[in-house]
Amino acid sequence: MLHLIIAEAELELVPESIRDHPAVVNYARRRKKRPEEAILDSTYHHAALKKLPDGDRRGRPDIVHICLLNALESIANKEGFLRVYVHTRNDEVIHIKPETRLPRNYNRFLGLMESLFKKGAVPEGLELLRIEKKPLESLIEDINPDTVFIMHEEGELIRPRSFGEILASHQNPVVVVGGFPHGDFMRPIEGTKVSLYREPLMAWTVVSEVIVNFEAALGL
Ligand SMILES: C[S@@+](CC[C@H](N)C(=O)[O-])C[C@H]1O[C@@H](n2cnc3c(N)ncnc32)[C@H](O)[C@@H]1O
Repeated sequence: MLHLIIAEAELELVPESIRDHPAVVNYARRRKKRPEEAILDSTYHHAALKKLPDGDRRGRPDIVHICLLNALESIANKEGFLRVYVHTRNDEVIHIKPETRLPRNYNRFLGLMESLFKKGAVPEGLELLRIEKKPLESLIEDINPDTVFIMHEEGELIRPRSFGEILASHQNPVVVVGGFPHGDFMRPIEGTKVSLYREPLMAWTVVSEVIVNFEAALGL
């Protein structure tokens, strides 16, 4: 089983310090939400983000959306060889049941995330998605993997096909992919750093490369 963690993902509710910013207030009104119930999104909150520390990388739920669509619709997931988790910059972990079918539409995805942050688990009864306060180290400890790979542009260069074989040779590997648009992980993570290409890639490209090459090595 491959455990894929989208880590330090830029997914959060609008932080308190910018809740009265006009960009946030107008956006919340349009979406019929209170500002504190809305997911921060750099497309709409650009002006307000300038006032936040790390404002140039925050508010990117779109990265999580595309990564999750790629992972959950993959053959590896359909065949039961994949578990996907989202860890956020505020040390929350979202557990996602493999049978989850996420909304393709981005605005609907935002609505789902907003109700997840509000209720803790959605949809009621099925609880396909569940969020809890948990640092990345504790999530990895819970998974109890036989190895941890951190996808990193400065890691050891391994071709995607060979990396798929390495993953398939383990029982319970964890692969960590950064769910942010720029820069590096903010906190150290224990594991082997692996680069799949000599240049930076987008998180969703890394997710696809990892999964497809893992599938190939499994003979799926
Ligand atoms: C968009 S990148 C992060 C930003 C990147 N450091 C930059 O400044 O462009 C998102 C994540 O994709 C993964 N990633 C990016 N380039 C990679 C590469 N060449 N090989 C393996 N993983 C990579 C890393 O996990 C990274 O945290």
